[in-house]
Amino acid sequence: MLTFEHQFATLPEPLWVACQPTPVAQPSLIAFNDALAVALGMQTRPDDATLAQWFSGNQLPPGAQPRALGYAGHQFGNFVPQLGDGRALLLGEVVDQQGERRDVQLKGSGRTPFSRGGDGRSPLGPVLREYLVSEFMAAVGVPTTRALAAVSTGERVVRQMAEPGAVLTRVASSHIRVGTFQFAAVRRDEDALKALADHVIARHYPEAANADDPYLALLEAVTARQAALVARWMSLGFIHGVMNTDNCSIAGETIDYGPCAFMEQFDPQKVYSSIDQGGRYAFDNQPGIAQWNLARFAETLLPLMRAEGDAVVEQATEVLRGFTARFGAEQRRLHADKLGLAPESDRAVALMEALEIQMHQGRMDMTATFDALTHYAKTLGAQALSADTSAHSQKEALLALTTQPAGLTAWLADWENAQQASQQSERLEAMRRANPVVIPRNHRIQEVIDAAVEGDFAPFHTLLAAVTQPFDESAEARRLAVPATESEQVLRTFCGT
Ligand SMILES: Nc1ncnc2c1ncn2[C@@H]1O[C@H](COP(=O)(O)OP(=O)(O)OP(=O)(O)O)[C@@H](O)[C@H]1O
Ligand SMILES: [Mg+2]
Repeated sequence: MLTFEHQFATLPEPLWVACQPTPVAQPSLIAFNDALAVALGMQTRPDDATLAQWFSGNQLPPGAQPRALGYAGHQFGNFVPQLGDGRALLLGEVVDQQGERRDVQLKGSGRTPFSRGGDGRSPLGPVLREYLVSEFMAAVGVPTTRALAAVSTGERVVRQMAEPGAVLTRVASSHIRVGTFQFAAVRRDEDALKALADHVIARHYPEAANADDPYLALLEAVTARQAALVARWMSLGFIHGVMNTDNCSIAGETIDYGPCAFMEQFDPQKVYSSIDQGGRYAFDNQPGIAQWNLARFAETLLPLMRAEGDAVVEQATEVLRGFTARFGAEQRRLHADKLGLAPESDRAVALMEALEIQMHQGRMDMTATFDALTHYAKTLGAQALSADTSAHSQKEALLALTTQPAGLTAWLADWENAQQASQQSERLEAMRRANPVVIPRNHRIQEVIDAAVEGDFAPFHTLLAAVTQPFDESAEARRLAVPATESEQVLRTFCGT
């Protein structure tokens, strides 16, 4: 059983509205995350039928009090004063076994007062995508919301065409977004704003309470988490696709996996989302967009901050400028790990820049490149001890990934030089952990969705097992690790809203 609490409900009401889920015709459990349930304190697992009732919203788990949360947001740069949970309901919070308060939320559970023109539902495809990608992120250690359950509804939802519907149960440190602050700020509701900020400080950033100006400290803390988060995304080739301020988590988790995708062939300007026509959320734009979102967050906090007039703007601007340095430091560390270099190595930045050029010009698959480089680094280590011929074949495997082997060969010589200085088993271990074998590739996700729409969930479970053991070297992992061929490539993603 989950023990629900409702701290968010102590906040003033414009920030939430009580609302019941709309029952669905025929709930059926697709997946349940047992390990996460245990971490949330669920000692015994109810049967599948009960779980399907609970996590479709047909019959809520005991103690749940469903609420839709209000939020506003800049969508592709345009401010919308009222968005809110139009298809999601917070069931309550659960204090997990680590003592962390976690939100449990249904997504796709029917209309709410924030639904505007929408049906409150979610197609099956986006539910499976979010389940797979968020659980992969958790497995590689990227801060993220989690997937607790997926339930099919037995109903159809109409998007481009009629598709099966589903409900995702999502677990988050909280669902508070930059847009939640904007929602209070645009109403000029300073009581709600202050209550929200104090709630966030107590819940996510307790150390900020002791600062001279807790709200400036809050801005600094959220800036640090976002910088670290986006650096992690970039290190994996992750493109969020819809970095609106309403999809920017105050707790610094990845939230809203709508049109997200992992880049295959490295290209800094890569865009997958069908709705991102101007490329606002292209791969390389992500740090700048995160900083822009934080500026919108800072604006909402100005009335709460201690200083006034120009002084407060200057202080906040200074904190926002700090994003660049924080992001850079995080990225340097991640790049050193990805390249198998010591964290303090001064060569990581230049080597990574040069490798990115190689990957781009040589049309190299990013994940496969770092996986092959990790193997090569391991055999080089072994070669130092014995006459190892496999280093040669690992190098060949790497060179097979590029259309420009001469350029990559030259780069490898530089890298080997830098690498030799820091050959240690823990370096190789960190390199492995920074470079997953398997990622949820677009074409694999699409394959899973296509099968699931036909009622076959076996490919979903196979892919889920692989992406949640992303450093595994099994034959199945190797099969799912292979980049898409030209004809398999999925170059457009849809958010299914
Ligand atoms: N089918 C729908 N019915 C009603 N509202 C919807 C629907 N799809 C999206 N919305 C609303 O549109 C806004 C933007 O949607 P967006 O795709 O960013 O969020 P989401 O995927 O629904 O949820 P989240 O950000 O919580 O993951 C949100 O306010 C969302 O609730
Ligand atoms: Mg969203």
